[in-house]
Amino acid sequence: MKIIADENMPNAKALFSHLGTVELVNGRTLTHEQIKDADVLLVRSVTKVTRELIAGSKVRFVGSATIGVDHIDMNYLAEQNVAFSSAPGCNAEAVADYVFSGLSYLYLTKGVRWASKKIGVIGFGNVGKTVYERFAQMGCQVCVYDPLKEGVDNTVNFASLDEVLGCDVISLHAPLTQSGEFPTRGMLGVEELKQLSAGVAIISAGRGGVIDEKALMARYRQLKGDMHLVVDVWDGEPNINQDLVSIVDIATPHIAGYSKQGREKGTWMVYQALCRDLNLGASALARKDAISAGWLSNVSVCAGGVLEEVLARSIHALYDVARDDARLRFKYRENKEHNVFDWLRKHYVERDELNTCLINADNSAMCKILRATGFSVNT
Ligand SMILES: NC(=O)c1ccc[n+]([C@@H]2O[C@H](COP(=O)([O-])OP(=O)(O)OC[C@H]3O[C@@H](n4cnc5c(N)ncnc54)[C@H](O)[C@@H]3O)[C@@H](O)[C@H]2O)c1
Ligand SMILES: O=C(O)[C@H](O)[C@H](O)COP(=O)(O)O
Repeated sequence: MKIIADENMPNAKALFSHLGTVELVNGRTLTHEQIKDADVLLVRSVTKVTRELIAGSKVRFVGSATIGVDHIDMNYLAEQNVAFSSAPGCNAEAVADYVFSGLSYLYLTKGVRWASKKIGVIGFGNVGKTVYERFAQMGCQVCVYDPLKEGVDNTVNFASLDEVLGCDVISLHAPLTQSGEFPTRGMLGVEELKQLSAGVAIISAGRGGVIDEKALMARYRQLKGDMHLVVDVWDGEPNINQDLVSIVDIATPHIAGYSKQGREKGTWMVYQALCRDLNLGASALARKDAISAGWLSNVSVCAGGVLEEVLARSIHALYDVARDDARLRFKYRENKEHNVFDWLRKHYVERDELNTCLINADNSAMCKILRATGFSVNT
């Protein structure tokens, strides 16, 4: 069996080699010619899996080691009886870590107090739910807009889009969709962005294209820059709008989900799915070997003082989003010709998820908050 896999899938050779020959490729530039005699195609979000790519090939299974599936023509695969699996939830914890690292950055650099403010989440899937629950368990006032999930759980504070847009912090986790009852492409356009209040903090880590970037920049100018922006996803990646980069507080190259464990879980989930599809027991690495432990463990925190500061110090010990922003700005200044965006993603400096770090805190209230934030906490 021939397996073509994106070179940015960690552990691909280690996991899949016992099933066939594994060839690693650049997913962004993949062509029909390269995959036509493959049986299995393993991709990430940069490969558009379309009729043009697949038609006339031997491919019978496509796996995407990602949460998002907007790069896959699902209807075509179903029509052709090509099996498909993605990796739902694989990097939900990583994205939630990114959100809290971004907020911590805004507190440390601009004094943005978020914990006692109104927080709105858009999208209540694996990521949005994780983010929502972290805020809720911290005791924050949080609501969520998800028209497709409303009513699924009456303990959740579902709200209208207008209500969420009036919040002080807005965290965006909707997928990119073009059709259906609630398509998301451009869902935050001129009219919606008018509802943003001065001083709002927006974290955009779903998909580029959900916010209309032109409208966002116009609203930023109207509010005279009194807006805090943490942006991980961009319309037209890998060619991102440098004017937008220049006004945002944090600009990162679509790496919110790039924890070491999140990326490893993505490969692992697709591997499991392929083994199921082939009616084979998984026989390569065990899960504990395929997904890394963290680097920091058993850390003691003597916490007191402003909540945002305690959290910022704890979170940034594992992941400070400013390092990814600094790297992006530096690389774009240094090198304008190459595909800087993909280079940064390919050479990402790995980070561990907060849950890999076991914390000992000196009081039970702090234990509760740190657990809510995503850390493992000794009780
Ligand atoms: N930046 C990153 O690195 C990164 C990492 C992981 C996921 N993502 C993106 O985040 C998205 C969400 O991830 P997930 O795991 O929660 O996906 P999911 O499929 O579990 O959930 C998506 C949720 O969005 C809701 N939704 C759909 N249309 C909506 C609309 N118009 N308004 C509000 N909500 C709507 C759905 O009902 C669903 O509950 C993914 O589709 C992916 O594109 C980005
Ligand atoms: O959808 C996802 O899971 C994320 O956006 C994912 O982290 C994107 O990473 P890529 O597949 O582009 O490497």
